Amino acid sequence: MKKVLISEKIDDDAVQLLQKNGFDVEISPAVDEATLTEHIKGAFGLIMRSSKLPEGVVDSADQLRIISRTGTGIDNVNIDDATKNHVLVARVNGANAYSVAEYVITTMLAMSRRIYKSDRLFKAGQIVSTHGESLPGLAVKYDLNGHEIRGKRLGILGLGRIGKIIAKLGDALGMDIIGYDPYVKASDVKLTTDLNDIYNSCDFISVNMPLTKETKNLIAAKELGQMKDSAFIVNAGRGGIINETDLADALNNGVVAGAALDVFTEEPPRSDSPLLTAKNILLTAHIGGTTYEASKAVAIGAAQAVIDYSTGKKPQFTVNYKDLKN
Ligand SMILES: NC(=O)C1=CN([C@@H]2O[C@H](COP(=O)(O)OP(=O)(O)OC[C@H]3O[C@@H](n4cnc5c(N)ncnc54)[C@H](O)[C@@H]3O)[C@@H](O)[C@H]2O)C=CC1
Ligand SMILES: O=C(O)C(=O)COP(=O)(O)O
Repeated sequence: MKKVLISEKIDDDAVQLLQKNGFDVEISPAVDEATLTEHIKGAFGLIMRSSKLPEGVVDSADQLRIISRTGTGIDNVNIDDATKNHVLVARVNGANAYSVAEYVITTMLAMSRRIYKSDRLFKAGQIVSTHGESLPGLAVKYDLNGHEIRGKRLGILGLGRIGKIIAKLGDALGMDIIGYDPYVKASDVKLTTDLNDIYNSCDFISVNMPLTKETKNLIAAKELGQMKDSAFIVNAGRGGIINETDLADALNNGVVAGAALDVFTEEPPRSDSPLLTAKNILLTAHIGGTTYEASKAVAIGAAQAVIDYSTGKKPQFTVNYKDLKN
């Protein structure tokens, strides 16, 4: 019986699918190196979410043939290391794209309408004055004035599966959409090849590209300084694309109006991260793709990749298939 190690909780239907196909499924009690190194022994497949795969786990695996990622981003896996060890890396593209796109639209609206500020004031007992007069201890409703997103310009960095859905939803809400993606040559979405166009002119900027050598630290103090002081940024792509210290400074100094972050260089961020205390910031715990619909679809996709590979079939979405020398 082939063993599959699952390193983080995934949908039960995927576990059952593996069992029905004759796999012995083991759930790792933790994702640290010592635990994974111990439990990876004898495993044909490793199914994982977005936690970083510690260096050394693949080297210590004795039977491993496939790492199957329940999602899109594979920056948490050392692909060269996997390839060197003849381990296929598979992923599941697109199955969580709608969920992430809905997340981006949700946070744009929440920031623009000051939903979180209103919520915090209410819960802090600073009930908003409805009459507009300044009363001690009370926030004035006028200060919670927001903006409609209709008619505003949305720049999407990365026009892949998620970016395209954001463009469609943004368009339906009456936004003016512009995309930047050097690897997309033609699109229904208006494209620019110059990032400055996005930084200088957009009211909302959504980061939806992968973390690569090219995108790491792409948005730092200089780029933030080019943006409108009324601009809102959403990063549901990957931590590290936006420089976190520079972003916190920009928010605290009113260089940009707000940011929503779902992803961080370190997850969860350390307790001394400047992001935790920055002004006008909305933080979520890498939940862009965490809906019941997407969680089930990505887990089943990842399980199916393991089943396919075990029967000699090429899984639907692979990363290093052609580089493997069997
Ligand atoms: N917050 C969350 O829970 C989730 C986050 N993600 C992140 O979103 C990213 C995108 O996901 P999908 O759209 O499904 O992937 P995708 O592979 O369909 O699209 C990625 C797009 O980024 C573009 N791209 C690559 N390098 C670029 C660059 N230097 N500048 C601009 N564009 C560039 C590619 O050409 C491609 O069109 C993933 O790589 C992952 O990091 C994905 C799913 C869930
Ligand atoms: O699909 C992706 O790239 C994601 O970021 C989803 O991450 P998760 O598997 O939900 O931890």
